[in-house]
Amino acid sequence: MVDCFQTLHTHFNCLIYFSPVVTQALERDVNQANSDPTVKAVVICGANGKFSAGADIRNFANIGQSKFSSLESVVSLIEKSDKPMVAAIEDLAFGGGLEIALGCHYRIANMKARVGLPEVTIGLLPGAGGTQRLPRLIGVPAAIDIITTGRHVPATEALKLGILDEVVEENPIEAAINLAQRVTGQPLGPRRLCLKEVPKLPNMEAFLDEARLKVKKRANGQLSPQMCFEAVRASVYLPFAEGIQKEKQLFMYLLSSGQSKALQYAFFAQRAMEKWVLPNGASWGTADPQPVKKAAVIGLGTMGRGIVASLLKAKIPVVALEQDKKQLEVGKAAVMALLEREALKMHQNGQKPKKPIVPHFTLDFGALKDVDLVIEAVFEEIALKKEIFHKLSVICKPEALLGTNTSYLDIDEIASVTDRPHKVIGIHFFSPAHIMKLVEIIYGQQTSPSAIATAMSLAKSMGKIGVVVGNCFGFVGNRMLTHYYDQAYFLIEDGSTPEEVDKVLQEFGFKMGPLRVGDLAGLDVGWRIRKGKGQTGDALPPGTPPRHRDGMRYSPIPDMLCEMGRYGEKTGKGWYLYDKPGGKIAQPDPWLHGFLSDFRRTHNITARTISQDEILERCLYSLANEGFRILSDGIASCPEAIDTIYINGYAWPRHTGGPMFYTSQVGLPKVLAKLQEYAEANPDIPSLQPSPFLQKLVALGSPPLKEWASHVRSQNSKL
Ligand SMILES: CCCCCCCCCCCCC[C@H](O)CC(=O)SCCNC(=O)CCNC(=O)[C@H](O)C(C)(C)COP(=O)(O)OP(=O)(O)OC[C@H]1O[C@@H](n2cnc3c(N)ncnc32)[C@H](O)[C@@H]1OP(=O)(O)O
Repeated sequence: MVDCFQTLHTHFNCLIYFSPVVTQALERDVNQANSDPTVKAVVICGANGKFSAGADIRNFANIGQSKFSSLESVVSLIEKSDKPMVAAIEDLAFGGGLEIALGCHYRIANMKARVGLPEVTIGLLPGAGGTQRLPRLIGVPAAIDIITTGRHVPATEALKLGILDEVVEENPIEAAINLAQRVTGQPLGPRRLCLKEVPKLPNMEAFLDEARLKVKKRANGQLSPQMCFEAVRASVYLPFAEGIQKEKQLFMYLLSSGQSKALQYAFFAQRAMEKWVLPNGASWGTADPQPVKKAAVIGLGTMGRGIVASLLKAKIPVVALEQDKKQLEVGKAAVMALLEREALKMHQNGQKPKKPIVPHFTLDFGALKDVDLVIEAVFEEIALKKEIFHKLSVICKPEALLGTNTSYLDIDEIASVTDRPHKVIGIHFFSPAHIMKLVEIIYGQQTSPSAIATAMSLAKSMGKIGVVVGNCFGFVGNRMLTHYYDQAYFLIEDGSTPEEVDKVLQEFGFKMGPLRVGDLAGLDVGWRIRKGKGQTGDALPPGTPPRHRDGMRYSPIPDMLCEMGRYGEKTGKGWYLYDKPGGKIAQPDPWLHGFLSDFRRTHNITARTISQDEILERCLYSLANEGFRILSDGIASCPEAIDTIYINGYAWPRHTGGPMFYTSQVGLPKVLAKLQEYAEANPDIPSLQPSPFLQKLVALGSPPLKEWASHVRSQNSKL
């Protein structure tokens, strides 16, 4: 008979991470329970309905002085206990939280719980024994998958894998107490993971060699997945205690790397976006979102389709409107195919696909009269957008929010044709809209705080990251991107090949370089924008010099490629040659190399050998330089906003923290000096001139990034 059970609550507040205080409290309580003869078994649970999100990431900066090193010893203390220790996992057990649970002899969770070791995503590895215990519990292949990806494992899958012993519908604490009663008196040796052998594979060596290659390829220059792999591999070849030492050593190596600092910065930067503040003081804290119970999407092109799918994912019924029957049929078929693909993906991931809400497809603007929100996603033509917004202000109910998915047009100009400019807002999705996490939320001069709060809350309900930004041509992301692309084009004019430029940026960590991305997105997209700006096409005044616009250097090469029908992947030719139109296999194109030689000859450009450093610096520093201008103009409220946009919307390698963080790590004086050097060598490229705000920061002694925003405020203060 069991006389007494003790339930240990880890002393968590709301979201529940191990600080040194929590770790010490747990150690003290476990010791007490061990020495109290009236305690027969122990249930460890979290407070406030959550188990634990792991170690407090904020403490990693001072790990030298902290007690993190003792977390593994607490896990070990729990594991060695002679009394059954049961983890009752409510909702989530991540990182150090799951490692504590792995030290327990039994683990029970509720149905909606998720478990995982996400340390890899913040540039670390599980440092409290997770890399040694998990493979012993579930085998090497599954452990490598979970630890090197950091993915969240749903309770049902965790049960199948053997991470959990039981999954219950409701309260796991009660179930844990029942289980503790059942198992008291049974031998605990077989339940101690430190004593278990790692399950053997017939071809372990070959499996590990192949897995290492796969992890390295997927890591794209990020260290933590590779170190996670090495730690798990150590569990195969080393006794447990030595494996733990190896884990610590690899953990400390990662902790001291710039990458883990960058990834932790990116983690907090992203979360800070929810707490938006406008220059006029309006903020998330005081603005109330309106409910969005029904929405409409106008235009079912590539973007519109993805937006419909995103709204449906948030369980918002959608009216999907097109301008003519043919477009509607094409759009409808594409949306339905997209929804089917998404359902299939969920099925393949072991998730139960929910019954999809089917959009209401229509040609009738009248169907928009009762929606709470419209997102217009038609062509980037200001006249067309204004016509639509004028119509919307007549048809939609007065409280409806009118959003535009424009990627660079003026929100105020669009708002000016409506009866409710305070309800007009930019909601800029990134392609493919149902996959990409970023949404730029653009406020115009009259956009109300409540409209911003509504758009932000909508972004969150679609599982996206909203970043509030000001209104200017291209907003934050595309305004900066123009400079990155300009440099790539100029470097190609001056002697680089597209392959060389792409290789340098890929080695930096982008999955694809700018030219390959251009081919993927379609070179005609930028062509249309440049035509709209009068930089090329019929509106270009006769006699305009081919390589200059308004006295500034301009590369006509991308326009020339489009004029020849080379739009990129979709036409089978662009900067690269593809296996077929729509094909994905890119080859260097001898024709293009010949074309570039002819171009240089025609324009008297002597091709030079351009170093990898110059390619990298000109592309990245010019992009960040525009970021400093954007900060100084108040278009982005802080560097964290720019970095969040770049990481989540432009596939900037997360492990470098984003363009502004990266610049801060390179050192502002170096970036300034390099920009000055390149600006002097290229007087007709004014965007290489260092921004006054960058110069100011350097003059101030290069303060840390988190202080930059305050220097903008002091600069712009009228007091
Ligand atoms: C000196 C020599 C010694 C040598 C020996 C060295 C050995 C070292 C031993 C080290 C031991 C390491 C132990 C362990 O392995 C390491 C870890 O556990 S690292 C942490 C791992 N956990 C995570 O990465 C989880 C991160 N969090 C999330 O993924 C999400 O927050 C969530 C848990 C899925 C919840 O998501 P949401 O509900 O969407 O909520 P938010 O994300 O918005 O978060 C709300 C709020 O909480 C803050 N927060 C979340 N998790 C943490 C955390 N782990 N630490 C600190 N803060 C966290 C988040 O920032 C939000 O804050 P707010 O914005 O509201 O201020």
